[in-house]
Amino acid sequence: GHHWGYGKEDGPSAWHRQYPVAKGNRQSPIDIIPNEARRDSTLGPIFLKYDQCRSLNIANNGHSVVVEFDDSDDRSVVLGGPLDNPYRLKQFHFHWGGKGCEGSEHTVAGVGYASELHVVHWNAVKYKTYNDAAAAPDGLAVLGIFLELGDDHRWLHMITDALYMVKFKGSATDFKGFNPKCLLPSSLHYWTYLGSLTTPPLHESVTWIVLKEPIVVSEKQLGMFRMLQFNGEEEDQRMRMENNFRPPQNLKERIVRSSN
Ligand SMILES: C[C@@H](CNC(=O)c1ccc(S(N)(=O)=O)cc1)Cn1ccc2ccccc21
Ligand SMILES: [Zn+2]
Repeated sequence: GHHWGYGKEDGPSAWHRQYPVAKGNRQSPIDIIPNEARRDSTLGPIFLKYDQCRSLNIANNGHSVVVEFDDSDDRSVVLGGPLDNPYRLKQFHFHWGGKGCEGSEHTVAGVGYASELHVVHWNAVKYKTYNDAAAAPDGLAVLGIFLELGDDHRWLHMITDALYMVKFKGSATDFKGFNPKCLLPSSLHYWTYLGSLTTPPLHESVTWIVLKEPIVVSEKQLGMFRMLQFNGEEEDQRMRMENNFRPPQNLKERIVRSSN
């Protein structure tokens, strides 16, 4: 059917027609205002157990570039912080802007970053499948990591070198041996709040854990993401994949908590 996108006609302002939860009470992303976040001493550190992770493939799903992991057991999980149990690593993907424009989804005191990495985990303790978890209020835990422009990131080339293989929507290629630990900043201090998927179906199923410290990537590296296309190879309309971010949504009755 008529699919959602990031254009004028099918973009974030139109999603509510097919996905009415777009106007719900716990939508993401949001603008995080550090001075209004509640410092919560009961919030412990998060732990990322990724040493046994097994990346499988890298793919262009027509909205972003996604690296998927083997989630058939609890080999790689996020735990601690606001989470009641371990959440299993499923995939990570990015959101970015156009040349020189902002591209992150969350903003901090009204300021956006060039890009944002989302590391998606699901509650396999309570739910049988990822899709069940993705529709449940405590089903997903997504780690958000800001990317700011500066020097080359020493490991991001492992991803940008593979992008030419997944230029078009629907393309995928093997991508083994990649550990997302190499994309983390030095500090795991975070803000956390209850929110949603930032793309349709916009399920209100995400415990967001947004790291305060960005990682640094170069404009050249980020520019490589813009070689990707929203369209499939056979489609005659070529659309550069960029500005694939949803703007901040209403906080409604939520508070954002801050780790120490
Ligand atoms: C959960 C969707 C697939 N989407 C996601 O898994 C997902 C994960 C993370 C984010 S983000 N950007 O917030 O980190 C966004 C989407 C499948 N699916 C299941 C039912 C369904 C109905 C319509 C369309 C897709 C559907
Ligand atoms: Zn995302």
